Amino acid sequence: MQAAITDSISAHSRPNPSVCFLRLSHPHRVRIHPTSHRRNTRARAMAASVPSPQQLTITRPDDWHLHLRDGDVLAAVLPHSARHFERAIVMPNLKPPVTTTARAVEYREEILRALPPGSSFVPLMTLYLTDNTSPEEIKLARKSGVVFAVKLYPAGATTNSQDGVTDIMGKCLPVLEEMIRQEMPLLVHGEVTDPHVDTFDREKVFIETILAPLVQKLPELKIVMEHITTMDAVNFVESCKEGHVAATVTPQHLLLNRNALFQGGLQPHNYCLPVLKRETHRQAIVSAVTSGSRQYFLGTDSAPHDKRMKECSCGCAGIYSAPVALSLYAKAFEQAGTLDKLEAFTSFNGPDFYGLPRNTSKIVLRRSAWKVPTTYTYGSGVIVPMSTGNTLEWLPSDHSEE
Ligand SMILES: NC(=O)N[C@@H](CC(=O)O)C(=O)O
Repeated sequence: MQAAITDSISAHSRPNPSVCFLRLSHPHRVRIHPTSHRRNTRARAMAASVPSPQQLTITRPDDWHLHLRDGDVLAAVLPHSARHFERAIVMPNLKPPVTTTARAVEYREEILRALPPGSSFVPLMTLYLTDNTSPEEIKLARKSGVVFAVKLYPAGATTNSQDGVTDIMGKCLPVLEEMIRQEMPLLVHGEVTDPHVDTFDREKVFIETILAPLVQKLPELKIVMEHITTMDAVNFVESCKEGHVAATVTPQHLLLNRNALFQGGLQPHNYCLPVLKRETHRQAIVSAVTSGSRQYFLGTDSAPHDKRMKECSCGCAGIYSAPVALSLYAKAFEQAGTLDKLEAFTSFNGPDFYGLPRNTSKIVLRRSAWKVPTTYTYGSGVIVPMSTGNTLEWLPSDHSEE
């Protein structure tokens, strides 16, 4: 079966943007149109007729949306990401937020110092957009060579977003125009903050009232809609030009629907923002991501919070997925019968969108049951991971293979 997987990998290198081919170990070729929602049916049927692989060898993945925090939490969580991922887009929502290139450079140094010896992990830094960010700061960011994107948090939308943007069109236009000139992508937390808008509709309303007008006004701006959760986001991304608008997808939004928040009682460790949505939305995201479309790539949104901050009367939003993410993505693609599409999602579409080289080393995932620890300890507390205490099927190796 290894041959089949290797075969499908070679079929993925530099895919044609409009049409992709699924190549299995036998000589069939299936033509799949990325935008069709019926696109996976035949591919799934064919994949189902092929015995399940025991091992997958894929190009080492990157994580295009990661919260590493700082201090002793950083020291505890960084090895989990560095073990499986070569690079990561590091979110800037620290306290205080990373709003300047100078601070991003310092934060990067802090991350590099916290890496396990011998690790080749590369943090790709981001700036936190505020109403006061200047076009000059964007030039500095590009010049630094270590800042790769700017993050839009609508003020009040999520963890440490209080310094975020209050009016993107009114306050940030000159900055966005400079970002186009510097080819610096805008990473978007796509939720409105109006308390009158139902929590489950905040992504949809954001698309209608903010994102669509923004894309209309600045079609050349590269945008990543982060951690998409709805069919509306899928439809929006697919209505946009490939190479200009893309989306990251988390393991939780591929595997869980909103029932997971209430299963047998309130489940704070399944609470993140944007919040999990109903099953039809989950299915739309799975279908989009496993279609072979190049507009979607891996972004865990792994967001560690101390257990005490999750299990309390006003619990924090964020799911800690770094140690389990790769196993969970493999599970989602296997459930969809599209394991052959996993590598493009984990390892090709992200760097292609950012204009960065694809990684050259490989990682092996073995079909070998492993039990997720219930907690991870750090200096002053513990962090509960996604799938805490569960047994997962795909075990990624801790080292790369050349
Ligand atoms: N996803 C989350 O629920 N939380 C993130 C912030 C974010 O990306 O929204 C965090 O920093 O904790």
